[in-house]
Amino acid sequence: MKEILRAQNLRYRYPDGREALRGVDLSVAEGERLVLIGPNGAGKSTLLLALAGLLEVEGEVLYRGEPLRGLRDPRRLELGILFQDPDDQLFCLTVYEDVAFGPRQMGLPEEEVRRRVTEALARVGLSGFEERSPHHLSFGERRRAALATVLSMGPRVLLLDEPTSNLDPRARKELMTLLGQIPTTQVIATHDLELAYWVAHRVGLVFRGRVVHLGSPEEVLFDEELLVRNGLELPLFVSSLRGKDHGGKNKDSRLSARDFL
Ligand SMILES: Nc1ncnc2c1ncn2[C@@H]1O[C@H](COP(=O)(O)OP(=O)(O)OP(=O)(O)O)[C@@H](O)[C@H]1O
Repeated sequence: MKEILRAQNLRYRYPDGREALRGVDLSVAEGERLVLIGPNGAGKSTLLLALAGLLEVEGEVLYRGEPLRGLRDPRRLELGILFQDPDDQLFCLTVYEDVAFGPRQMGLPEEEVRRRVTEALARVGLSGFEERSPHHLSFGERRRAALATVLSMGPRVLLLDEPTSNLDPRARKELMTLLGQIPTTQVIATHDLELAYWVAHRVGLVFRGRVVHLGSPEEVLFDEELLVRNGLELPLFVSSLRGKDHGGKNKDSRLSARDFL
């Protein structure tokens, strides 16, 4: 598959001296959903920020074969990032204004802005919410509105930080389905291992500032020794499947996991 994004030996230290990325190499194929998992503090969020071109990192982020040239690189607009906290992305008086903000910044004509807002809101299931105040929405609705603000920019890569956190079971499931339906390349950082199992084409294990393992969802999520060695545990749904004697790394067990969700 064609590569769209590549990290080469990325290193990043926060201003207080804490080293968050310690030599990350990663290649993302066009159209794939790559899910990054790892314990608290492993560097997942920092890596997403770096891939979005929002940090002055050592090493290089290549987007479509060319290095991203810092915050002023206009191609950064093709990399849409969903922050963990939707309130970081919603600051206008209405949902419409928030979702229209990016396309307007891009200088698009108002007719095209309207088309994009309508399409993005429909995509996240918020048609009819145009005139609502973002601050009067439920958390789940705010998360989806924040996603619409990213989608309306028409990104070629979506970088999603903990998209299912703080959602109730139904909203979480709906969001998983939604992400599975969006054909855009996605890099998702999460603690939600069921999300990883459900949507990922590949799972990357992040530990102590590095991507230490990449593999298929089954290969990573069913390997207790690998997970424990890198600060995680076997997901409960996998233990549960094993308990029911579904065991292995075959298509049937994947179907069973889907039923379990
Ligand atoms: N703004 C910051 N200033 C200083 N250190 C930071 C900052 N943000 C993160 N860090 C540190 O960088 C390291 C990586 O943090 P990061 O948030 O990227 O990890 P993470 O894998 O996303 O963690 P979590 O799963 O808890 O969100 C941690 O040691 C963290 O304490």
